[in-house]
Amino acid sequence: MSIAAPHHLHRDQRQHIERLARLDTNAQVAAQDVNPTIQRSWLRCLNEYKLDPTQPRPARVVPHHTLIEHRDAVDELLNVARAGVEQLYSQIARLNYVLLLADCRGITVEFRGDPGQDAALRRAGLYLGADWNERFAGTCAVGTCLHDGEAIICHRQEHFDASHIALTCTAAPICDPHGNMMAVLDISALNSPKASESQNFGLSLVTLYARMIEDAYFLQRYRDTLVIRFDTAREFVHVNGRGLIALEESGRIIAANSVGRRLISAHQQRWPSWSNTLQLSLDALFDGEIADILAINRAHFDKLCAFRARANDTTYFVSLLELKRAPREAAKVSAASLPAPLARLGADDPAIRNVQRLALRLCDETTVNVLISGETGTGKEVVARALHDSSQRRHAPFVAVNCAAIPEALIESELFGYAPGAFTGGHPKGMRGLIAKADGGTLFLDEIGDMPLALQTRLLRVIAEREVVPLGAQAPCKVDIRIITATHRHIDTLVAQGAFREDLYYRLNGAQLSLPALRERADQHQLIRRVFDDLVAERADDRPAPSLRADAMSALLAYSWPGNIRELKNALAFALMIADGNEITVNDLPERCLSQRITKPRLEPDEVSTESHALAVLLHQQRWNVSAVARLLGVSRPTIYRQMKRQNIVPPHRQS
Ligand SMILES: Nc1ncnc2c1ncn2[C@@H]1O[C@H](COP(=O)(O)OP(=O)(O)OP(=O)(O)O)[C@@H](O)[C@H]1O
Repeated sequence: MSIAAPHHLHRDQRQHIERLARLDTNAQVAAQDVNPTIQRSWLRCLNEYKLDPTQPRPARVVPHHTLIEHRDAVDELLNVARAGVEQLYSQIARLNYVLLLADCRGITVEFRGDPGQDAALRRAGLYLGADWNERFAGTCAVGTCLHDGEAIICHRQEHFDASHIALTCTAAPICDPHGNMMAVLDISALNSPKASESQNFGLSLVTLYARMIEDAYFLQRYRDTLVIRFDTAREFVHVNGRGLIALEESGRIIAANSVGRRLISAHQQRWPSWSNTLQLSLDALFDGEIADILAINRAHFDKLCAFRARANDTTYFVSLLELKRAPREAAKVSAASLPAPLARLGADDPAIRNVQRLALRLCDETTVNVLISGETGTGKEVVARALHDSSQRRHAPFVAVNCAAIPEALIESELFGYAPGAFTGGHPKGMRGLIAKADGGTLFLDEIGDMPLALQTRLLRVIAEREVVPLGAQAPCKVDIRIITATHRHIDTLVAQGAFREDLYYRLNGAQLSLPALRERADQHQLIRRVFDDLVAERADDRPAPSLRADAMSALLAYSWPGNIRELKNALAFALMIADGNEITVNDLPERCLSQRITKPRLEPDEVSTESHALAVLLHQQRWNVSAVARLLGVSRPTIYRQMKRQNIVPPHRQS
């Protein structure tokens, strides 16, 4: 090939092209200093794919609808891989690496990277939808790993295309339980140290996470099947046993993870007679009776038993993961012991379980005032109502008052009522206040942090004396109320600032129920389904019930829900409204639920802890569009303006 590197290219790029051109004419010379895997890929690029090294190609990002098709095809894997993707990215983000998960055709179907570098990453092809197939992009970690099925580092000039030679990329394959390549996990950096050894740790890390994702997928696939887990180290089997084999109760092997498959293949090589049959049984693989393996959990105190593998005469320690049916039954029993309104609060989340347990104890303890805390939209009012509905007061009124929504001038008369002629303009017969209306039942005071100081004193009296004095009245009237309050603010901070009475705080906070944010809930999946089913059931027509397609569920699970369950409900109602088929797909979801899938800015825990920061971040994300933030949080615009003022948040265009 003639050497014709374009002059506008950088010197490094021209040298790279000249080197590849020499390889074409004299492969043996170049082979001495190039990793053979990389060199074979270079030759494929030149001879098989007919890529022209003198014409570097910019990264290709597929259109949105094509990306959706690719994501759809690997939806089950994406759901399982999410935790691994987040964990791995949290380890590499500080080192300026990005993470890509590409499907078996080389299209990037999941991505995590620094939003601050969005433009540069997109240019380099480190982006959602980028095509890293070797046939298009030339030698690269994703494409070459896909071709060879082996983990690989592709460091700087090892890339074929001169546009990628500043990158360093490290990738490992993820296979399905039958050994077919499903995806490739990759970490890449725009700029890296020159020495390729710097990437060796990365290779171990990516390989480890690829295996964990592969195993999580395996266990998800075979959750209703018997599975054995085994390792040569006894101590590690329960924690991180490397081999997994799914089997029928007869002992016939159904599938295995990569370690299991290697053992099976070694077995078949050593005992070729077994190669002729696909019906390999576990008692052929290990020197033991199938009944002994199925009895491991009952017969051994540490639920482990040693067996010798016939493939290599090595001793493996084996544990048995039994069918998931039993724990599901157990979960039903514990949920069944809760009153229905409390059981409906959630499925299997530790924080929600605590709330349910405490609420059960408190529902008839009316002398203990309950304070419910949690971000906006997490269901504080729903919990208050569930407490009421589970108590003996359930047939009496539940009166909910949002202290932030009632103008300060009206809140006193609304709460306490007034006597006839108490003030001009008032109703001539006077008015019963909300406190009196809750008599016999529950008074729920939402946003208690917004209660004016003067009224806090009067409320304290209601709590202490259990009586209320309407405005302008001479005598108090007795009330029998259960008081539940809620806040999304840190009341102890308000107390420290003198904006909330300390004695009232202690009175109200007899017991605290803290609700988790939706993004933190372990039962997100079930909750999304429940909210969806409830919305469908509420529809007043007899259209057939639509289904929530897996790609939509995957997007909903990936979103961070700043407005929590309220925002989820709005998003699903929106999707139900605009979907024209009988399925809700990712395309029917509001745009904002998808935006974070490209690059997901994660707030550090200490940032989240200050609510002013959370609001400022949200405003910033929505380009200071107050209406958008109000919609997102499900509150009115004036509420947002009030919060901004209170938290001293000034939009950039108003800053001098
Ligand atoms: N466990 C749940 N299951 C189904 N829907 C729920 C659940 N919890 C809350 N919701 C729904 O989410 C929305 C917000 O709930 P709620 O008003 O109780 O939240 P909140 O924390 O009191 O909000 P705010 O702080 O803004 O007052 C409501 O539409 C409610 O029906």
